[in-house]
Amino acid sequence: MLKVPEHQVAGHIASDGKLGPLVDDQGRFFKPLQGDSRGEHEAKFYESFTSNKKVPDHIHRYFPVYHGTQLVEASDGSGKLPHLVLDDVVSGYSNPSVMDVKIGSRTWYPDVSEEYFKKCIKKDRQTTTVSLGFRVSGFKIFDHQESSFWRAEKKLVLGYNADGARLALRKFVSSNSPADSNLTPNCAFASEVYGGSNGILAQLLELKDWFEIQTLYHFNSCSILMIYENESILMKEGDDAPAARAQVKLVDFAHVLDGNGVIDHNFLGGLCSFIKFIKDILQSVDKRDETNTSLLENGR
Ligand SMILES: O=P(O)(O)O[C@@H]1[C@@H](OP(=O)(O)O)[C@H](OP(=O)(O)O)[C@H](O)[C@H](OP(=O)(O)O)[C@H]1OP(=O)(O)O
Ligand SMILES: Nc1ncnc2c1ncn2[C@@H]1O[C@H](COP(=O)(O)OP(=O)(O)O)[C@@H](O)[C@H]1O
Repeated sequence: MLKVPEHQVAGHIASDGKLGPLVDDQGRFFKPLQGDSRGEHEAKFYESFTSNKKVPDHIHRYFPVYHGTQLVEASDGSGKLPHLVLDDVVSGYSNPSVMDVKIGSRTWYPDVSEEYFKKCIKKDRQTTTVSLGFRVSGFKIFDHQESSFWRAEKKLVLGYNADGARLALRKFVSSNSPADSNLTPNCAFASEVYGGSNGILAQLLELKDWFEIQTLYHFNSCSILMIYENESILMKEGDDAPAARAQVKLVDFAHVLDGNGVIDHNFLGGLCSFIKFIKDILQSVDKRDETNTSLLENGR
C-alpha cells in the first residue's frame, strides 16, 4: 500500500488529489515521472549515474539508490503512471528533521526556453539563489517542547534573505521552540549534527572534493537534503551509538546535463557558500562553549 510521504519538505506534494511522490512500508520512494520529458531525463540520469564507473564508490552514498521505474497508481487518481523507484532516504529514521537546500546561483541553464528561463531567473532573484548561491526550499524539525513536528511555511521560506537563511540553518539544529519566532535558536545540536567526523560538514567537504574535479555532470537545480534523527539525540549520554545519524543526500536530477569535461562551477560555488554558512554556525557555537567553560572555571 503506497502513501503520501510524511517527511517530504519541498517539491511537488501528493496532497489534495495532486500528483506527487508516494512511499511504501519497505523503504521505497516512488517519484512520478514528470511531464515535459523531465521525468525521462531524471530516469536517464539515474541509469547513467548508477552504472558510471568513473563515479567513486564513496560518492555513490550521497545519492538515493535507484531501482528502475515502475508503473504504479498515481496519487492524483489518474491511474497507473511510471514512477522512479528510489530508496526512501528517511525511512530508517523515527523522528527525522529534514531540510532541502537547492544549490547553485542559478537554476536555469543554457538552451532552456525563454519562458522557463524567465520563470527561473525571477525565482532566483526573489530568493537567495543569486545572492548566496543556494536557497532553502523547505524544512521540518522535531519540536522537543511539543513532541511533534514543526514545518516551516513555504511562503516564508521562499522569502528568506541571507539572515533568514542563516537563522533557518541555526533553527534546524536547535532544541528550543521553533514556533516561537522571538526565541534565538540555541543550536543545541549543532556540534553533533553539523560537526564531528561523520557530521554534515564533513560530508559536504567530501562532496566538495569531488565537485572540484568532477566534469561528468552539471547538477542544475539539484538539492542537498540534510537529515538527522531526534529520537535519541537528547538522551545520548553514556551511549556510544551515534545518536544524530546526520546525512547529506543529493536529490532532484530532472535538470542534470552532461558535464562535457567542464567542472560544475554553478553547483561548486553554491556548495562552497553553503559550507561557509555551516562553518560559521559551528564556530559561533565553539566560541560560546569556550566562554561558558571559562566562566564556570572562574566560578562565575
Ligand atoms: O511548481 P512550483 O512553482 O512550486 O516550482 C517547483 C519548485 O518549487 P519551489 O516553489 O521553488 O519550492 C521546485 O523546487 P523544490 O524542489 O521545491 O526546491 C522545483 O524547482 C520544481 O521544478 P523541478 O521539479 O525541479 O523541475 C518546480 O516545479 P515546476 O513549476 O518547474 O514544475
Ligand atoms: N529518495 C528520497 N527519499 C526520501 N525523500 C525524498 C527522496 N527524494 C526526494 N525526497 C523528498 O521530496 C522532496 C522533493 O523531491 P524532488 O526530487 O526535489 O521533487 P520535485 O522534482 O517535485 O521538486 C525533497 O525535498 C524531499 O523531501
